[in-house]
Amino acid sequence: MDKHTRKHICQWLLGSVLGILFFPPYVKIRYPKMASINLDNTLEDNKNLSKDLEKLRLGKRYGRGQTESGLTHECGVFGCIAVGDWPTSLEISQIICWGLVALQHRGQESAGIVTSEGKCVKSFNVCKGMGLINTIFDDAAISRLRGNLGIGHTRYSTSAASDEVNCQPFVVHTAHGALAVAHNGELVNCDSLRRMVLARGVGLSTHSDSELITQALCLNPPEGESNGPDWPARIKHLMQLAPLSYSLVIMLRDKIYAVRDPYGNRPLCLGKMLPINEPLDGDCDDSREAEGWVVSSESCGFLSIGAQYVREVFPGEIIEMTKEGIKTIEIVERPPNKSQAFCIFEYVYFARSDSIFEGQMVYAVRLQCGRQLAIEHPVEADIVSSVPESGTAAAHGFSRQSGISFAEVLCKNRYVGRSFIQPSNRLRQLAVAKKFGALGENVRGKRIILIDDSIVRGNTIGPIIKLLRNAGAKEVHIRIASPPLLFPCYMGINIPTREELIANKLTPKELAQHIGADSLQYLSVEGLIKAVKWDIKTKSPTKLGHCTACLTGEYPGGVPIQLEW
Ligand SMILES: O=P(O)(O)OC[C@H]1O[C@H](OP(=O)(O)OP(=O)(O)O)[C@H](O)[C@@H]1O
Ligand SMILES: NC(=O)CC[C@H](N)C(=O)O
Ligand code: SF4
Ligand SMILES: [Mg+2]
Repeated sequence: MDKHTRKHICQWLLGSVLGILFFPPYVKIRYPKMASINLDNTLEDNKNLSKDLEKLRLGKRYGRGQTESGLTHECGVFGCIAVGDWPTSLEISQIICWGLVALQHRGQESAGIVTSEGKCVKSFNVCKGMGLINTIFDDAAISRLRGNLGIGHTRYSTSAASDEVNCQPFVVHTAHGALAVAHNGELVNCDSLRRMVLARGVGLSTHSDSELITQALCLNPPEGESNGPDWPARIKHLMQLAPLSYSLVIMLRDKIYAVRDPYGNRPLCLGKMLPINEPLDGDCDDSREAEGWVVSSESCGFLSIGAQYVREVFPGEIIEMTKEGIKTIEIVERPPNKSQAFCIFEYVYFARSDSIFEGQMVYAVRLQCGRQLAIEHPVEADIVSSVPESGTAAAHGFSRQSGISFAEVLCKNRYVGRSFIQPSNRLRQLAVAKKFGALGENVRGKRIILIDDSIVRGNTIGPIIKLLRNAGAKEVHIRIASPPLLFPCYMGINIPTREELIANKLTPKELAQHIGADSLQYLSVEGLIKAVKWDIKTKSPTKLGHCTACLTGEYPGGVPIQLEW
């Protein structure tokens, strides 16, 4: 164990003991410590620290779900408020429900909607359950969810089990009325914040970091409150206690706060509800009166609910949404010398390709990743093809850049879900294989370049190559439109264990052999960043910053000491 690790672990143990003994409720809460990886550390130092933490098994991520393939766990949040004299004709619960359907790819374990009529501080209308949006919210549920404002959530669990008690939004009753919170992300300092909140005499009913956020919002801000609750001050206090990662929608009786962590790690954007029949394209025009406002993890559902895309919520921004409209309350700064850290994997895999981040459509970035991949790793072949769904845009990019025509070679069975557990490796591989069928005529006798967006455990690509070979493929060259995944994510994505990540075990050449490919190459980290920045129009490139921790081991806020991998 190196000296940094020893020092941080001693600090942590000492802190815990002192915290328990000497943390009475009136003590001012200090900014939490993370095992601030020394900024001068080399990648090798970071890797070693990660291994040491793994051996120590500090903390625990309760009940994280297991999956067959790919990356999971991100969640979607959504909020909507009607503008003008309440009640208006805006169908709040239906809009939230459709908004959540558009975010279904971000979470498929459970979902919930909470609405408020704006009159009563005591009661919200709540409907939550396990499963997909359409099975939870039938017509009866939607009509019970009366309201002029509301928030919703669709969940992939990270910090607590996939269970009904952990469904979001969380609702608590405070001295100042009801409060509902929906959260996308994962608190990197969850355990220390949990200890602080418990030491203030608050009881928690789950292990969820989102419940913790909800309860932390109930704490009085350090400067006190003279004239009723100061919610912006409470939110700011929370943001100082917890640096990342979260995009939040927070609902009170008659307002919603939209909040993005100061690193901008998880996405969040604003939309304006316009009268039916008004055109929704083009730049947002201030002169057009809003019927309401929406806030969402992604913009992909806006057109289908009659909302015009306005802009992203800025990193650190607190936006207040009321019946009068929306306004920025504050932009909370990051610690000095820390850059913005928007999750680069939102571009690679998580987001729906028609969503807009940083002024550009995700599809366009994926296309560019494919172009860059063709520049970095060209190969002679008859056709370029893709592993559907997420690999397809990059395959078109590769095809355009290389001049080799695109042809589909695989059919994906849409009724086979993304994640389920099989007891043996053989069954696991068969389960993945049964997701796909080969389009024999396009495959027979062909030299194929097959593009996928990512390789995680390697469970998808191997069976697909076997399928293509059985259908008569002459050569199969694999090109991956992202770099190898090597490190864990502590910010809301469930990255498998080190041993499960295939890139930690095999070099590209060994992996090609292992899966039966003629060659295999990944996009470089520089290439991915170049593709992401290629067409960013809205901001100066100097202000941009992306988290690449799972690819590089460089964590935006330092490696959190409490987590295991
Ligand atoms: O190496 P593995 O662990 O097998 O995972 C990698 C695969 O998982 C994802 O696809 P998924 O089927 O989850 O979703 P998609 O339809 O969006 O591509 C990803 O796009 C890769 O195809
Ligand atoms: N994936 C997410 O964003 C999950 C949010 C939260 N950490 C939970 O487990 O419910
Ligand atoms: S570690 Fe990877 S998955 Fe996690 S936030 Fe960073 S880029 Fe995204
Ligand atoms: Mg895929």
